[in-house]
Amino acid sequence: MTKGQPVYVVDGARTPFLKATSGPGPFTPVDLAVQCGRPLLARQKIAATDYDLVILGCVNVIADEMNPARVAALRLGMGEDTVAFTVQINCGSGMQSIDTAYRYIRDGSADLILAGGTEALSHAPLVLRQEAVEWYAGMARAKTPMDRLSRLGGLQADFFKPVIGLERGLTDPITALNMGQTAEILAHRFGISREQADRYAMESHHRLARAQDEGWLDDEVEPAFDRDGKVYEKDDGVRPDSDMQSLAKLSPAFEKPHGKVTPGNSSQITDGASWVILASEDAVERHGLTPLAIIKDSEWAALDPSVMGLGPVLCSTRMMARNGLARTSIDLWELNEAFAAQVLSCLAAWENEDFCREVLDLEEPFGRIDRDQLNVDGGAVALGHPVGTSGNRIVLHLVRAMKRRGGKRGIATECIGGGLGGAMLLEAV
Ligand SMILES: CC(=O)SCCNC(=O)CCNC(=O)[C@H](O)C(C)(C)COP(=O)(O)OP(=O)(O)OC[C@H]1O[C@@H](n2cnc3c(N)ncnc32)[C@H](O)[C@@H]1OP(=O)(O)O
Repeated sequence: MTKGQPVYVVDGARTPFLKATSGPGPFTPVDLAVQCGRPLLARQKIAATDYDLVILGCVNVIADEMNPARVAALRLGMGEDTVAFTVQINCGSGMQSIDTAYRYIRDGSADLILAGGTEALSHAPLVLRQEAVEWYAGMARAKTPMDRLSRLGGLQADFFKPVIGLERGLTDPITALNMGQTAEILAHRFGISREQADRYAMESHHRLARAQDEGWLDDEVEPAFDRDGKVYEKDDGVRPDSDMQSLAKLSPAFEKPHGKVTPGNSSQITDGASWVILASEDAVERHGLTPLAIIKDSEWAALDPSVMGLGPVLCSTRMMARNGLARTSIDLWELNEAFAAQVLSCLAAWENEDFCREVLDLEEPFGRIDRDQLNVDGGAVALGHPVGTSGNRIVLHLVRAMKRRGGKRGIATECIGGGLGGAMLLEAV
């Protein structure tokens, strides 16, 4: 292991993203990670036990799978002596795993790392009111039947009514705004109309449908098989026939009656996992690997949680300045679609003279990002947003899209609940 080596993305795979409906889906977070990890590892020249480290992002860890990275690594046959740890930075978790791996390799502490993200939002925990938790704990502590009987009197009917933890998880703990409300704030601030948000959403569906039809996701998506042998092959949230008329009929989801953010122009709540394999120059030579891209840099930014959706603007601009790159030097962008209005607000912020001067410290507006270079094969509005996974998926997809389209340089970037943003700069090799 040598310090300062280039860090390559050599391969990657993900599961189809599956809409989280009313009950737990067929796969837990670790199941998902194993479903796409197994075929990915099987197609490598490297033995599963040759990896130095496994890092996995996951927001909603379930009780039976504490440290899902380690559970997944063992289930993937990566050997008992392979260190594996889980990272959590909300929607940035899947990118955080890549960033941590990148730094390990660059610092000469590892040569070969499996870095992923996984999320089963359909398995999000059920949460009880604090009084209910105390009552159940008291009952569990009761030593005698009399003690138990006396505590029974404190039972209230709504103790049996849990809240789905996801609702809490998608609400900012400092501002008490849910993620959709933060998108509404941005839509208001940057004057994003309902029609613009819906049009963006419709395009996201059409782009994903085209990518599926053309087979552009075939290298990226591995089918998943549940215990009954049912096969899941495609992202199932896509609506190829999405149109402006049906989108316009949907009611606002977060700010009634005048809000712009609806179920149609929000990211969908889904389950899914994604991995990428990162290798040092030495590992590439030793194992005869073919790199897809090189990671050039990464950046994180922090901002007011109530406008967290602007995170990509802050971190990407700073990262580009550090690398002496103008907007025109970037061929492709993957900007995670938390909400259509949030993506459009980022684009508007980059074009806004005051915002660029006051917030980004730029003398001139950053300028317009061409829609033909942004989320070219759709995004989370159409395929869903398993929060701990998406940051990984956008890096994986960016690398594949650059390969297909011949772009040299790309940025994957995302907003992160709690007031953060993450970005990664990649170059095709
Ligand atoms: C940092 C970050 O990344 S923050 C982002 C984190 N993620 C989030 O916050 C998740 C955001 N999304 C959500 O919370 C949810 O998707 C919601 C609340 C917006 C919508 O949830 P649901 O109501 O369960 O959505 P659902 O998929 O059932 O759609 C509701 C209706 O809209 C319809 N619909 C959805 N999309 C479309 C579309 N493109 N075209 C036409 N109709 C549509 C559905 O058919 C459904 O209709 P029905 O009620 O007649 O069956």
